[in-house]
Amino acid sequence: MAKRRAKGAASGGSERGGKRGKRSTATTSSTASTAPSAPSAASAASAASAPSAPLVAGSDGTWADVRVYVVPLRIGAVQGRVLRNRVAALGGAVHDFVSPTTNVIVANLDVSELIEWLRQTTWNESNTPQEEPRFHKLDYLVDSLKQQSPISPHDFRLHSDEEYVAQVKMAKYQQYRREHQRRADVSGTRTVALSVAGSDKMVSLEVSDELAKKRRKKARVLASREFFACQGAKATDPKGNNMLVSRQLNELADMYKAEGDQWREYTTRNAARRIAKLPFALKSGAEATKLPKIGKKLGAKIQEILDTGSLRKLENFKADDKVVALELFQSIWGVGAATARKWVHQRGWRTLRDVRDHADSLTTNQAIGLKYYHDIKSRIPRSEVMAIEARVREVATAVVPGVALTVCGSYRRGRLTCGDIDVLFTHPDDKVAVSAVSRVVPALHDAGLLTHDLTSDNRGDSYMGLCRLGPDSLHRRIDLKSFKQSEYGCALLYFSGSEHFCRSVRTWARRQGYSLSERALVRRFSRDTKSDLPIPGLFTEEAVFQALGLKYVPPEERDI
Ligand SMILES: Nc1ccn([C@H]2C[C@H](O)[C@@H](COP(=O)(O)OP(=O)(O)OP(=O)(O)O)O2)c(=O)n1
Ligand SMILES: [Mn+2]
Repeated sequence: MAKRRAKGAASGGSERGGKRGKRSTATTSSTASTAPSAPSAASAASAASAPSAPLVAGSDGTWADVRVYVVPLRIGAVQGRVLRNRVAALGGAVHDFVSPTTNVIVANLDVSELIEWLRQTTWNESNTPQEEPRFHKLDYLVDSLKQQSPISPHDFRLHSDEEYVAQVKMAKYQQYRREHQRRADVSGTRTVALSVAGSDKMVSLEVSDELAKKRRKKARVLASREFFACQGAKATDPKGNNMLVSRQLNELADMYKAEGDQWREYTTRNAARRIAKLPFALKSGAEATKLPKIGKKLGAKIQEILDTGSLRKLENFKADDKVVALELFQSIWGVGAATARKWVHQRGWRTLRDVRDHADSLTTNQAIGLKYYHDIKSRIPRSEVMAIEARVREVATAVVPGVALTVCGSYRRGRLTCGDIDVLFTHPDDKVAVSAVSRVVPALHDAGLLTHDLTSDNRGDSYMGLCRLGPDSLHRRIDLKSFKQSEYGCALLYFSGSEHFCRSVRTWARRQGYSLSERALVRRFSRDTKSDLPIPGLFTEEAVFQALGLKYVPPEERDI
């Protein structure tokens, strides 16, 4: 781990060397304080003369080259203000939004959320920053301010560089698209094919008649990056090389996931997906770099797979008992990447036995996750979910008359087995609706259905726990959530998944000028609306689809 990070830092530094000059002339964005002049050259020089110092904004120990944006999510307004003021007071620049010159983005999110958020709010194909920004955990700023100078950010990085650079190679892609795209003339097209990063599946959404008419009028070209990617969905791969490359990259992504390296996981999976879909057999790694978001380093890996049929990096990972243990530990409920890393790297644990031997150091939830490890990992037969649903319905309607509940997730999509049970509650009276879960939970305990709580606060509108049909049944994971009726349509859509389907719908929504969340569909600020406008009355999924100009897709058809 340590070694890998150090290496990444070094190569990142040299790669970016050439771009520094350009960046230093472009510090024109809104700042709360004026940064001293020529900071970039100074820091680059100091980093060059002291190789041990990472070539990173502010790493020369001053704030002069720090242009920071604090992502305002999951961080209190007061804390955010204090942090920004302190940075400004120390001579750093504070940006009000992510500008192309922002070089430190601090967030209290995980990297996939952060990227998703930036995509939704800030980035598009034309304004994606030319230079890779640094994503840092909030603690980076907090600790730096404590010490008064920017500290080495490596332990706080939220992602690594490699693929980000590839992301801005859109120009290349445009050319590629011109060469290969089948004409997607929209005048006749009613289906939008959407595919999102991280998966090799495609979602087709049918535009409603009404919208289709409008679109024809506008004769807008639908073809998009995603659309194109999907057009090649029928991969013709006579040599089978594309699938080989794709499979290996997917496995590599699994390893990155185990390590908690979400950025590499995301970009590697993206490459795997794109390659699986290519309508022609890939001949070289260089050719692959013409695809969006595939950079040189991934290109080299692809070349290696094409040359040798395997990937040393992946083999090394697989042979590494640390990585295997990281993967294993994260499959325990309640154990995340950070805990798994601590157990593996600091405590030297490798097996479930090791964890069991130190059970006293586990959190309550982890202890439950470990004790019922095999129960929780077993898939639940559909018939058992049905039986549990019936019990929950019986108890819930008794304690909260008039309550409506829907079991969502894979069950609603018609799967034969499910990983867990996701139940959503609502009620025509908002007050009753939001309190439904907290009233139902004790009753379900009394009924003997709930056995363990995994949420400490039972008064909330959301509950996680274990349940069991009877003494001979396995313990099952169950989630209960309350929503107001006005949120129910969006909530049903969100929690019925599949995750991939929902991401595609959200992508569609965004393009139509909406933002869709688990609670609301909001018409985003525009010259017409003047402010964000939540769409009212979306009690059902049908209403949400309709508002989005889409034909309804039944849950069974969302299992993609
Ligand atoms: N990061 C996430 C997690 C969940 N969901 C949504 C889509 C899922 O379908 C639904 C339920 O999440 P589960 O993890 O329970 O997934 P499923 O029910 O689809 O599958 P499983 O059978 O594994 O429970 O919530 C999502 O959009 N994004
Ligand atoms: Mn589920």
